[in-house]
Amino acid sequence: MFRHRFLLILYPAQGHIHPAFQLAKRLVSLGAHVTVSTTVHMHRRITNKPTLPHLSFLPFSDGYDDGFTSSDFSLHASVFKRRGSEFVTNLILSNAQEGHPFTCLVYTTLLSWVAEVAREFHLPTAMLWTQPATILDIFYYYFHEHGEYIKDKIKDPSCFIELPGLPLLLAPRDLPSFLLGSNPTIDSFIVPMFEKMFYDLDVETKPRILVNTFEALEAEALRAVDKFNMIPIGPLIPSAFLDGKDTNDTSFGGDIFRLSNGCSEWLDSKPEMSVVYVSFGSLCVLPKTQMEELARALLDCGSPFLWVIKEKENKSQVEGKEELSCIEELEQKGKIVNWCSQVEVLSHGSVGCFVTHCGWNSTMESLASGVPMVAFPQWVEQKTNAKLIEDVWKTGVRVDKQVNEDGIVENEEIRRCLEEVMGSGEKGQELRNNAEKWRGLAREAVKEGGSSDKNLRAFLDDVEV
Ligand SMILES: O=c1ccn([C@@H]2O[C@H](COP(=O)(O)OP(=O)(O)O[C@H]3O[C@H](CO)[C@@H](O)[C@H](O)[C@H]3O)[C@@H](O)[C@H]2O)c(=O)[nH]1
Repeated sequence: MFRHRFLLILYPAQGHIHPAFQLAKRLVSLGAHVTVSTTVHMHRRITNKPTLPHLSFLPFSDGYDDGFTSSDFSLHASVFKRRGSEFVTNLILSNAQEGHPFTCLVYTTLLSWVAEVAREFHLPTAMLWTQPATILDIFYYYFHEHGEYIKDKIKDPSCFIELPGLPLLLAPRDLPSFLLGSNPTIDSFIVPMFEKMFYDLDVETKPRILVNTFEALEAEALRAVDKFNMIPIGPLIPSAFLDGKDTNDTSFGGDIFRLSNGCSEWLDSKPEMSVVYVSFGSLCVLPKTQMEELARALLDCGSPFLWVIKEKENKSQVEGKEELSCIEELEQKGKIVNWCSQVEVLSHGSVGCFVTHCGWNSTMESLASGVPMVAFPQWVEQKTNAKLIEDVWKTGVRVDKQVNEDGIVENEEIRRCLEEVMGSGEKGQELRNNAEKWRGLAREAVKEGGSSDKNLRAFLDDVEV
């Protein structure tokens, strides 16, 4: 008989899958049974699911098992919610009838309908927030008493925004992209979804929010909004690359892209801290002109590089290595792969710098591996993450301060940042020292008796029925 039976419902995006799978594994290691559910389409795309006793997968149909191809995202959200609610309701009922009822429901961002269902059954819930606590605070302020203040400040790019409890002044360009209205098609659909999510959280008293961060990294932000019970339990990264407690836990086990071979062997052949690793995560597709500038900078900086360029998923996307004019030279001087085990790459001694889009998982993985960054943020909350990386944690330099009239960062600027991070000068040394400091603190947090370890155990006690 299990003390805890969790149902984890995941939004179908790589950025949610990796940390949620890691949370599932930790819960199992602490004696819980966990059922993980996401859409049939996403479930089928994941090629390497973790296999553990007491961890099971039960996908549900959102009505689009071959993928949602329309741009009517509101339609998808409403069908997803209706079908998802029916699935969760039926599963709760059938598990209870079979004598092994769920004791807690956990859901990732934008799925607050899970909490609505759980309330009907008087089941405890927690949201798993896959971005920094700082972002949760910013959104909270935006949808509550500081909305007008932020909207007013955004009008003047030279203004600074000060929010209670946050240890940094934000320029409009540091805010999550959805609040800036720069992409009306996406913003007009996403912003109301976030608003609804915060409205749903308001219904609860001190909702539990498990955050993929750790105490030392965001101590103030974790306490800024006293209406929330934010519980830092990160970094959610496979144990072999963090505390080393479970040497078999060497991958997230949730990849949706085909892994390329030969990365480790290639890295083994390079001197210590000599390689620049480049990746823009699972969603970003860079414009062709930006890819060309980045390619030139990598070639000119002289360091070997490992660059992840995802295969084109459809013809309308521009990323894809065959598009690059200097592809032959690139393949001679560096290695281009479709997808790699990023945690393995970042923990390899030959990697000296990570050129990253600052997705939160990549940021945490870089901090936990002690690799300094060239922060190259694109959208979502990445510009805020880049601000934190450069100004608060001081483990990287931000490349997007100088863009040309087309919004492109040019070769010279990218190269300047690469040289700063890879160089033997004072700045490079300071970044490496800070990166090493955060690596130590990240490991400290997850080891037995560390803050994240204690928090997860306390959470289990709290939701025990
Ligand atoms: O070759 C690769 C490249 C990436 N990864 C992994 O893919 C994940 C990428 O996650 P993240 O860095 O968060 O980027 P996105 O996939 O772009 O994630 C989306 O979701 C995140 C979590 O909500 C947000 O922080 C981002 O801004 C948003 O773009 C990480 O775990 C990486 O280890 C690999 O395993 N191999």
